[in-house]
Amino acid sequence: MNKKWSLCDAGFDYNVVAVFGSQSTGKSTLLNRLFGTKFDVMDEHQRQQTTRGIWADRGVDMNVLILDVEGTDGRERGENQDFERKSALFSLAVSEVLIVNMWENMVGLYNGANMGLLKTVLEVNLQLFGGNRENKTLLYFVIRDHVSPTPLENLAGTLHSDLERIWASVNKPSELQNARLTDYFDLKFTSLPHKLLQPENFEREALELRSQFTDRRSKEYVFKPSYKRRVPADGFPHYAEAVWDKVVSNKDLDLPTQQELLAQYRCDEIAQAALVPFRKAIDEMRPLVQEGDIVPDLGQVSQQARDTAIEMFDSQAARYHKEVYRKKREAFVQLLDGELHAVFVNQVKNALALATEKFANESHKRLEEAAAAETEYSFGEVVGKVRRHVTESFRMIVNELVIPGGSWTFGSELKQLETTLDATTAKLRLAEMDRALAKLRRTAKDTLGELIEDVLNNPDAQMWSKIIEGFETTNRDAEDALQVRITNAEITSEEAQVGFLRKLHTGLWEDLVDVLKEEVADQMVLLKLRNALEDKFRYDEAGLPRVWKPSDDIDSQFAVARESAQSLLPMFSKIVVSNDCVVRRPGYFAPNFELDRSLVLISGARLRELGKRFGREADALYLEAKRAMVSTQNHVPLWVMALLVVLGWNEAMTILFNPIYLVLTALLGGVAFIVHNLRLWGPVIRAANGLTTMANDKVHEILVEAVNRTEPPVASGSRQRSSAKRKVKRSASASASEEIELEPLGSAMPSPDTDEMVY
Ligand SMILES: Nc1nc2c(ncn2[C@@H]2O[C@H](COP(=O)(O)OP(=O)(O)OP(=O)(O)O)[C@@H](O)[C@H]2O)c(=O)[nH]1
Repeated sequence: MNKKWSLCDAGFDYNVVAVFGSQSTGKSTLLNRLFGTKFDVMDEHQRQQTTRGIWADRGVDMNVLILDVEGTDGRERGENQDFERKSALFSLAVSEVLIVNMWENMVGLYNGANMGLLKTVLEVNLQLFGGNRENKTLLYFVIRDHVSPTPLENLAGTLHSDLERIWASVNKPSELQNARLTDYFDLKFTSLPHKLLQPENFEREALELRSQFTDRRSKEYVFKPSYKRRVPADGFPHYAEAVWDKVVSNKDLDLPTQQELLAQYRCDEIAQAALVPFRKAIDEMRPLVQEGDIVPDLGQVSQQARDTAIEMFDSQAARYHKEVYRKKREAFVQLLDGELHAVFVNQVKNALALATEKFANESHKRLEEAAAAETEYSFGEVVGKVRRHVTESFRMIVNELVIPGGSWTFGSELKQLETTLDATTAKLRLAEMDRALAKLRRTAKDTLGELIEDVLNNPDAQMWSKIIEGFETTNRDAEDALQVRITNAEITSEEAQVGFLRKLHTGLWEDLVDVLKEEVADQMVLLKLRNALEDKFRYDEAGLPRVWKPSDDIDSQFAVARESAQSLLPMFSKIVVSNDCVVRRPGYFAPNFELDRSLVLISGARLRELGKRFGREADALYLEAKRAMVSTQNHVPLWVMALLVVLGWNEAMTILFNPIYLVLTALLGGVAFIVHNLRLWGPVIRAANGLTTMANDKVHEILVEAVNRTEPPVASGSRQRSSAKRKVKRSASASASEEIELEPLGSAMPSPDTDEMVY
């Protein structure tokens, strides 16, 4: 249909004609004349059957399919009848016009082969179209070799009455008892002259007959719409194959069912073909969308691909069984929409993610900018503006995907966006409040820090009430500022408002405790105690530094000052909060906050340790004071000075009046002065020690040398050994000169026993 005859795209614009008749009655010759085909024609000298089975060809320059059916008496009796029935069934199922070819001399031979054939045709017609009288078939009788003077009308009349007789004899189902032959068939008759005897007439009339199959304007045109089998050209091969399968397998050939089946098959095929360009278009965009991109014009491109695919489907499938086509179209559109929807959902998901991210980032940025600008701003306005913008962008992306005729909307996605934006707004609001809280706390902490430092450096009994008072004032200021923030951030829920206030209270209190803990860190608290001790011990009531006199009662003064300073330590160790203080109110702090626990600044063990350390520092101060007092007492008495002058007068004069002594004394004094001023006494003493050691060693060596020289020469070996021994001992004892022992001279006599022992 496609390759050889190029009829696939013909739709319903083609016709099918079949030729029936006895063997060698010139059927092929006739078809070749009528349609320009080239069916094999029997060689006149051999007279053998040429057509076996059913052959098909397309008429030249016309959309007509011709079936050349094997002659009806071409086979053995039993086989012949079976094939005749099968070929009749097939031909009637597919053809609009059935040419019955017969010799003139066969007309009226009621019991001849033709009559058997006609009976078969009428019977199978009932089987095929019994209940359906809409699809008629044209039975076109072509009487060949019309050489007798009997007019065609008579011949036609004879054939007609033969047919009626056959029709009457055909077994009909009870509901079709009254059915007439003409309910199913139109009858047409023509004759042709003898081909051999009247060749010119034959050719002319054959040409005239051809025009009945080709000239649509002719009133004799044989292909009437009522004969159409409603099988589109592209479905013909499948239809013909399915019909033949049924015929061959002797199964009931139900044409409506066949046409439905064909419609289903073809609709599926057409849908598959239409899906190819559609999927190609969508597959280009799918990966992008799956990677998280937002593909511009996705809806437009998809709609175009969808419309093209539906158009392709409609253009071919609409010719098939209406109901099947309708259902298949529905399924096809659903399939397209399903594939599109999957891509669209991805795109919407991406748009949703983008909108959420953009909303969060942009809002955060703008809020930070507004906060940094230090001007009043409304959280709702800043965030609302961004929200309107992202929602609009999201709607644009989503609306672009709403295809006319598409079975989806994105209402739920829009709702989802609203929900997500609500959640993000809540987070932004929290962050905004956290930022506000942090800022309020920073300001409050600075104020509290100054106050606490001031109060703790001058501790007194009202110390804690001053601090708590300061805290309450700072807290009130912060609460007012927070209230403004809460209004700006559009926090209407009372519960949330209370929550933020509690968070502020807790944070401020924690900051206060932090500052206090810094102030009572070990070194800081010791410093404070020491200052307090010094204030009392080293300065008098007028604030002047004390100079201790022997008459002063330094011990009791010290005891009082120390006790006073030590009494501060327990004060520093715990915050004292009165019962009517605001922090004692229930619900003031965040739940689970333990106020009493936070009041302790210095634990018991640390307190004891600090007490000890302070005690040591205080003792040092006490000793220093004592020393200062002793040093003031240690003056050299005047009479001692006078005695020194008297006794040393001569020596002083000797030095003064001797230039050498004087210069030496001046030199030594100068050197001592320089060394003292440069603080070089340490190195000088070390150098002097070194020199002494070296001098010692030298003297020692000289003495050993002297002893060796005074020993008699006889004992030279022994002396040498003894000397060696001494050297060994000397070297073993390294530089410790005091360990060197000199052996008595008498024991230096040679002694073989001791030699070895010595070494
Ligand atoms: N007398 C006569 N002979 C014809 C006519 N047309 C064809 N023939 C001859 O009849 C013989 C059979 O012609 P075909 O066209 O092969 O006949 P057919 O019915 O197709 O034969 P099968 O296919 O074998 O059944 C050939 O030798 C033709 O030349 C005709 O109109 N009159």
